[in-house]
Parts: sequence; C-alpha cells; structure tokens
Amino acid sequence: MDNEYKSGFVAIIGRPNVGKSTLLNYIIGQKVAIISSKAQTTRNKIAGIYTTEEAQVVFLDTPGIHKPYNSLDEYMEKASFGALNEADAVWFVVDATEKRGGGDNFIIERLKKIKNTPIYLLVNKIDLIKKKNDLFQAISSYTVDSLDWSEVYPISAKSGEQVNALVDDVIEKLHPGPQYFSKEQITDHPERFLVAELIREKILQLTEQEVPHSIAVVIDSMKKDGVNEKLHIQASIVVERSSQKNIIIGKQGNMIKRIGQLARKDIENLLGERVYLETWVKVEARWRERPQALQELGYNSKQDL
Ligand SMILES: Nc1nc2c(ncn2[C@@H]2O[C@H](COP(=O)(O)OP(=O)(O)OP(=O)(O)O)[C@@H](O)[C@H]2O)c(=O)[nH]1
Repeated sequence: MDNEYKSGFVAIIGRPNVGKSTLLNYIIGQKVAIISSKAQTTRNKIAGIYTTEEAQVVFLDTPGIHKPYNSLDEYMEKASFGALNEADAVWFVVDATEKRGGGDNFIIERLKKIKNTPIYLLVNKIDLIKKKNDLFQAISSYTVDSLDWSEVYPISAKSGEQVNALVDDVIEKLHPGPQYFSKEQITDHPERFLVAELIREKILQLTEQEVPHSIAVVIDSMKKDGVNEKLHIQASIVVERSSQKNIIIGKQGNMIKRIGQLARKDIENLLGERVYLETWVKVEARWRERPQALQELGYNSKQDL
C-alpha cells in the first residue's frame, strides 16, 4: 500500500482561448486565473494549488502561445515554455470545436523535446460537440501524426465532465513529495496581482477591439486605516493612447464606474472583506514595446520565469 504523501507540478499549455484558465478555476474552485472570451487573457504564469489529504498538485497556467510580435508577446512565450521545465506532468489543451492548426503544431514540436514527463492531450469543450463522430474526428486529428500522448482525455472545463477523473489520474502518477504550500493557499501569487488581474478582466469584458491588449493594471496601494475600516485599494489602469483612456473612462465616467463596481465585487469575494476601490487611467505611450516599462508594470522576467 502506498501511504506516502505525493506532490508535483502540472503545466497547462495550449493555444489562446482553448480553456486553460477555465480548467484551472474548475479544479481549484475559486477564481485564480482570469477568464474572458478574448484571446491572450492570461499574461503571467499562475499557480493554482490543489491540496487533498493524499496529495498536493501545483498547477502552472501558461499564457497562450503564438508567434512573438512584440516584447510583451516574447515575455509571454518565455513564461509558457519556462513552466514546462518545472513540470512533473504537462497538460496540452486543445479546443474540440477548432481545427488543429499551425499554433498547435508549433506547441507539439516543442513538446516533443520533453523527455520522461507524462504529456496529456486534453480535448476541451466537448459540451459543444453534438455528434459522437465529430468528437472522434477532433480527437484523432490530434493523435494521428502527432505525439505519443501518455493519456488522452475529452473534457469540458465548463461543466467539469471528466475533470475529476483527470485530476485523479495525474495524482496517481505523481511521486512522493512534500506539501509545498499550506492547504488554505490556492495560489502563490501575491494578492495584489490577483486584484490587478480582476480589474483587468472587467476591462477585457466590457471594452472592445483594440483596447484590451493595450492595458495593464498596477496596484499602487492596498491598505486599511483601522480594524473596522474597508480595505482601500488604489489602482492605475495604464493605456497606450489618450483615445483609449477616453474609452475606458466612458461617457460621464460610466465605463470606469462599471469596471470598478464589478471588480470590487470580485475582489471582496476573493479577499473576504469590504473594499473601497479607487482607479486612475494613465497614458503610457507604447508600453508594450519597452522592456523597461514592462518591468515597471510588473511583467518581471526574472521574478516570473
Ligand atoms: N462551452 C465551453 N466553453 C469553454 C470551455 N472551457 C472554456 N470555455 C470558454 O472559452 C473561453 C476561453 O477560456 P479561457 O479559460 O480564458 O481560455 P485560455 O486558454 O485560458 O485563454 P488564454 O488566457 O487566452 O490563453 C471562455 O469564454 C470560456 O468560458 C468548455 O469546456 N466549454
């Protein structure tokens, strides 16, 4: 009988928008990675921590992979492949409703270089597939002329179908190891980071087109003046052009108000306390192309890779 405590790292990788963050959130049961229907939502490697009496699994959620375009994209790509080197297992997630494409092949080629680590194929969004044959075709497009997957799981990160079996399976394959984090901890990122991500999530959800990729959110301060006081959070929303600033502020400040209201609700749920949220919108021309600006805005390669 094997009573030893097990632990390990599982990297979740895949093209943008395939449902990696949704899967992580389903498993952890709390909002640790932000979700939106716009691609490239996840920028930093986020560890979700799943702890049971028998095992602890640290999940590394990686930014979606695509061809590097600017400094920020390069940073995102490095973060994704960096996570693979720390992993005891890799979950490659694909979208059952999308055809296998160049982006998938690019990742598959990189995955081929990994030795001695179980690599799973997760065919996600099966709740959207109506015909059995369509699912069969989706799966076989990733199994033929591809990697020799350790396991193949058709799943739905949204409804949770097959997700528990998948988690049990990966735990089964982990080696004995220590419990790295306390059982209450669900992520290793500081609260500030999660708070900033929740604000960014609301902007992504409420604005359209060019604005989303040109924003960063920085938490300037988080403090409490007294025991019974609300937690006072000051946040800056950084954009690249003044036209974007106008969009985020909205007519008579309506947009920024709405962003603040929705973000505050989620932040209060996350932290379990009342929050007073103050936001400013700042213009920083071309911040995505300047490594210095990326560092200042918290995309610190030394710290995060
Ligand atoms: N129907 C359905 N939708 C899903 C499922 N999983 C994810 N989605 C949706 O797909 C979209 C993208 O999900 P995310 O979890 O943000 O995808 P991601 O892979 O983390 O995206 P990036 O952060 O851009 O890399 C969201 O609108 C999700 O609600 C699923 O199993 N079924």
